[in-house]
Amino acid sequence: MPEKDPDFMNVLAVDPNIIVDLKYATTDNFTHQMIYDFTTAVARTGTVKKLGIASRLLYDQGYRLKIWDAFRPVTAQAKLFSVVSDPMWVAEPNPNYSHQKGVTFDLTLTDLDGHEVEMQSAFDDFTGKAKRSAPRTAIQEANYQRLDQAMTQAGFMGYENEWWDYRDTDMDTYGPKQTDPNLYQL
Ligand SMILES: C[C@@H](N)C(=O)N[C@H](C)C(=O)O
Repeated sequence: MPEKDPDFMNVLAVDPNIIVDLKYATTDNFTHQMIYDFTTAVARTGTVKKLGIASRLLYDQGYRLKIWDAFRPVTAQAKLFSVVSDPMWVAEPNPNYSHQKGVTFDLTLTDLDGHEVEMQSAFDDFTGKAKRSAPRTAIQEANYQRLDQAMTQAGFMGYENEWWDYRDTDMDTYGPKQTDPNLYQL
């Protein structure tokens, strides 16, 4: 049995109010294939601690975070990239980048009952509607700003082309590392 690497952590260990719904563990994603064999969301330990800060900020305002993707093995990235080979929407396989080293989350906001709030587009809508510069209705704008402010305050930066993609501002201090998220089940 391989050992758990303490450089990674389950997001539910910092805050059980976080909702985990990993889309690439299901066929409900843009590839219509199951991309990986785990349902546990893990990331680098420092990145998970930052997520906990954002989660608590949002919970105090009556909202929860829902995680659609966290650490994503390079093998999974290669599967995604083989379906959409455009680095604007899907990064090239690279163990030193973003999800693939565990410093990025794809996420959205829900109310306290777990119902998703309205955002400007669906997850992985690879059109201009996904961009942070896209027009938003007043409700979408309020939801976007609430999420963005909490994530920024906690130490993340949003990827300009995908409103759901938040990266640890310390991401460049992390080197490449892979793990098996199944080891981190609570
Ligand atoms: C595939 C999409 N959810 C995503 O994560 N895109 C960024 C660019 C990535 O692949 O890192």
